[in-house]
Amino acid sequence: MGSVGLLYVGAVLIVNGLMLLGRVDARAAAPLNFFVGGLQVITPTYLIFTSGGDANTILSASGLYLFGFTYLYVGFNLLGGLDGTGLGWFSAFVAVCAVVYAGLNFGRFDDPAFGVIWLYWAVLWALFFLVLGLKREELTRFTGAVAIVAGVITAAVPAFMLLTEVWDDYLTTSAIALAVLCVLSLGLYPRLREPRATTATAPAPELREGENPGQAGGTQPRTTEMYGNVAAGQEQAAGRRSDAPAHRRR
Ligand SMILES: NC(N)=O
Repeated sequence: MGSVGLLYVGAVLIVNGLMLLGRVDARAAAPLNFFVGGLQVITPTYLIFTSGGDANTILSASGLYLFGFTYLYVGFNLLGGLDGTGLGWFSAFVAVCAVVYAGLNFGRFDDPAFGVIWLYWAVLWALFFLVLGLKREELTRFTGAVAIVAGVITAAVPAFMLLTEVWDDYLTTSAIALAVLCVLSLGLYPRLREPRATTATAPAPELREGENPGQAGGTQPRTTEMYGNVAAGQEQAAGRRSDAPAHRRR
């Protein structure tokens, strides 16, 4: 049952990654976050209630709430115009827990491939913490790319392998292939990193009151808009006033 949810985790990570890259409108991504967030809360609840008290089943299912709550949190932030700081710090909690689950997969569950997957999720959620919790917006586009890679190689592909029952045949091969691909993906960092904002530089257009970032030119990190805040609302209001279609305003 968790494999079904994992497939749709692939979808939401890809869409959220595209949102971080400025390719998907922030509010348009909210519904999928609610769908998958809801699924990732209902699924572990069902698994735990039907586990018969089996400790490993409960332990495995417990980790799914980390992500269910993340996606619901994203959805509420996007639609409610909330500041992303709370989600950022929750992501730090998720990242630390993900390291623990990685260790459990390498050891207790004897599944090194999922150990690698959990480590990559720890990296991704640590990036969410940096971007949202610490406002390191220069990492936004890199985080988006890592989310897309995660959606494909740590969610959609493993989900299909689990659903077709071939996962257990390739545990070691998958672990090595995943580790190589995950490390290679981190090589996108120099290409996608934005110049870091300092106190000596002006804040990003999204952070300037009443300014439409479309007027500033260039590609800007979409963080504050993506996870909802007052500036995002201002940007969207400004965007609605523009005659240009949404995709042209980016
Ligand atoms: N399982 C995840 N990363 O949603």
